[in-house]
Amino acid sequence: MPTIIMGKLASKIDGSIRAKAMTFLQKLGADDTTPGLHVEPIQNASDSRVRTGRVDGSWRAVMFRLDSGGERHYVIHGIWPHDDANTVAQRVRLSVNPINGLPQVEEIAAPVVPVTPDTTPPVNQPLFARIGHDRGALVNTLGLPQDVVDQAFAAADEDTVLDLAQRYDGWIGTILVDLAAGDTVEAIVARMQLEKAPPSGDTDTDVLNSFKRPAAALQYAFIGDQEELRRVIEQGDFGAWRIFLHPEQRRYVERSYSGPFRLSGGAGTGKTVVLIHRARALAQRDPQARIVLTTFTTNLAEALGDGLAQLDPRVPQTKALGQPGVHVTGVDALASAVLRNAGSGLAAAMREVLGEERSAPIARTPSTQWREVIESTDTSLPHELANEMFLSTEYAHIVLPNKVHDEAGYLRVRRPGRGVALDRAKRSAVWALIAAYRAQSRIDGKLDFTEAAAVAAAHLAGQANKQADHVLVDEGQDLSPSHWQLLRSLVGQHSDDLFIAEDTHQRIYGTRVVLGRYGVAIVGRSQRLTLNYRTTAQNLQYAMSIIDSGQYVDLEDQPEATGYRSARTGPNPIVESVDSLSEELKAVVNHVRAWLESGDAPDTVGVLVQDRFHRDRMVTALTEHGIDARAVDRERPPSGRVPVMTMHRAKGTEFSKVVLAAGRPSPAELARLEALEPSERADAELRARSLRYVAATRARDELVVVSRL
Ligand SMILES: Nc1ncnc2c1ncn2[C@@H]1O[C@H](COP(=O)(O)OP(=O)(O)OP(=O)(O)O)[C@@H](O)[C@H]1O
Repeated sequence: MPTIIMGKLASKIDGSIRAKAMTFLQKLGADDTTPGLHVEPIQNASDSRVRTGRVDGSWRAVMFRLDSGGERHYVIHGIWPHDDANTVAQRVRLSVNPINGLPQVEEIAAPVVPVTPDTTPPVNQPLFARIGHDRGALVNTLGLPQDVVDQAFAAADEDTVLDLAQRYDGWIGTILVDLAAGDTVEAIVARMQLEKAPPSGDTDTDVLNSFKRPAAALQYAFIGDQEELRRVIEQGDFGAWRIFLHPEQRRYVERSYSGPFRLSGGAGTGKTVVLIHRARALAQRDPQARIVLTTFTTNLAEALGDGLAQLDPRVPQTKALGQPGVHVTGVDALASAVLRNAGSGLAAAMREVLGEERSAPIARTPSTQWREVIESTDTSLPHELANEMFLSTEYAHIVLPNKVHDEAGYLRVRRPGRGVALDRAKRSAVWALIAAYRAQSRIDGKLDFTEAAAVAAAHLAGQANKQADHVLVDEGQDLSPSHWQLLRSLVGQHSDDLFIAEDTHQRIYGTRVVLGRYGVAIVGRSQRLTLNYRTTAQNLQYAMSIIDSGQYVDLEDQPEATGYRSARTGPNPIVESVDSLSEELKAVVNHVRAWLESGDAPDTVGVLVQDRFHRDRMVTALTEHGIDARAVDRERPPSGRVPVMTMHRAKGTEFSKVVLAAGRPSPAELARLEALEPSERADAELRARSLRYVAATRARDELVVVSRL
């Protein structure tokens, strides 16, 4: 039975022919001599391995046949109308790149498409010369074809190199994008895991081996079974993430780490994709393994679960903690599950964390309780300390993780990472408010979210039998200290215990955390993804400008790096200023209408706004203009309608086109910010920037920003 190796180009099959292509490839994979397939060599072919096959009366597949060790493989190059297929088949040649050993398909007789000549007189040297790239190294170390290097060296700027990269799917295009971003040859060799080519490179066995190299997975996939074939064909380009992983992504999916591992990377660099693939890989490695895949909110967890089901419906997703399979859950829901499972056995953990018990630990304290306590207590503290933000952060970052029970404990506790110093009198006054908060919760019998996670952590820490073998975390930047303590005590300290994906630039909830303080020791096990798959270079540049001057520090207390690149280009974002709410609504309606009229599907267009109030107004405005729009809250975005959601809710989503109406902070919000202690105000402003960065990076192709003067 021949094995199918699917090329990325070939997976983008014309919709009209998809069903027939599926039948053709299924039959080919079962028996290539099946009558009707007409698998034939072609006259005057540049490569004797080329075969064409009959998909139907007018379409043919172009393939390469490889025979090695008694087994047959077909590399599917593409499917074209009959005459085009014959032309392609005559021209293409498959070889092993003599430098890096990767598969390379060249079109022999095709004229080289020149890079669009730049008619303006050159102001600067071409990009690669400016960066200082060495032509020789590009050819002799990276293995780029000479003609590609010549074109790249002629390109004036980054956009022209990206245009060139888009013409070369796979490793050549990816290397060009990295070079345009200024990466060194050595960095690219390491990231792409390039190795020296074998001495002889022309036998079928050598060619077959070239497809097994890590960087070949960018462009080619060995299709395991019919089910996988069906999913590749049905999903086309949208399903690329499931099949064609970057060698770097694949390494993070497959490698074993001796302890907690942190994968950082900007929006759209494929962190979630790595997590989902890794969850599957761990489940396949050991079907008895209990894997927890978790993230900040329930909505995000649902999206992770959907992604895992799309990747591989055979991976068991278990609803219960502690069962074999993948348990996908929001981190607060996880804490509640631990508390529920513990039943009456929670008393010791509550006493350990709070110094007292609660009668209804499953119920949650309302978020308004800090405000009520401040308003009803006569405090000597200044406004910048007697506010919800300061107190809730102090409670979550200092009091709970250190298990402080009383004023004496609070007077002694170290407060690393808190911007504001407190003298003894202030500490006493702060404790008085915390004590009042706790007294109210005791009456109600409830725990707040951070208390629940802290109690769950203490409960698990006291148990010898752990409830998970592997914990995978998405959106790590948003988790609180108690969340980390919970996750740490959920899984024992062993290899592949915790795998954390995060992006400091996307922290939109809570205050910065340093993992090492809560028992999660990364110590050198940390890597960063830099290639953005989602966003065009133009939108990425705009999004990066939002966070450029911010001071961001990561989970290991180090300055966060940037340097992201995109392999796709598109139009520049449109930034439009308006001076009233009605102008804002009108501008959004006009953009959305124009997109819909030009044929965009309503659910591929997203409208993002600052809060629920604006969301509902926006839906009304769109609906009044005949646009079928829907406010999205906790539910999944609807199909067939334009989704309107807050920027917070938009985390984890993506749309082809996005209009972002970021609005303006209300006078009440400005007054609230003004009253904060300076370091907390700075952090709140950083989060506000991050929120706009998150929102701007939801757009795959086009972005419109409507801002209020
Ligand atoms: N190897 C790949 N090939 C093709 N597409 C990919 C690949 N990896 C990721 N993508 C696509 O890039 C987009 C972003 O991926 P993903 O959501 O994993 O990024 P992320 O880093 O988690 O982003 P964010 O931080 O914004 O949530 C998705 O559309 C995903 O399908």
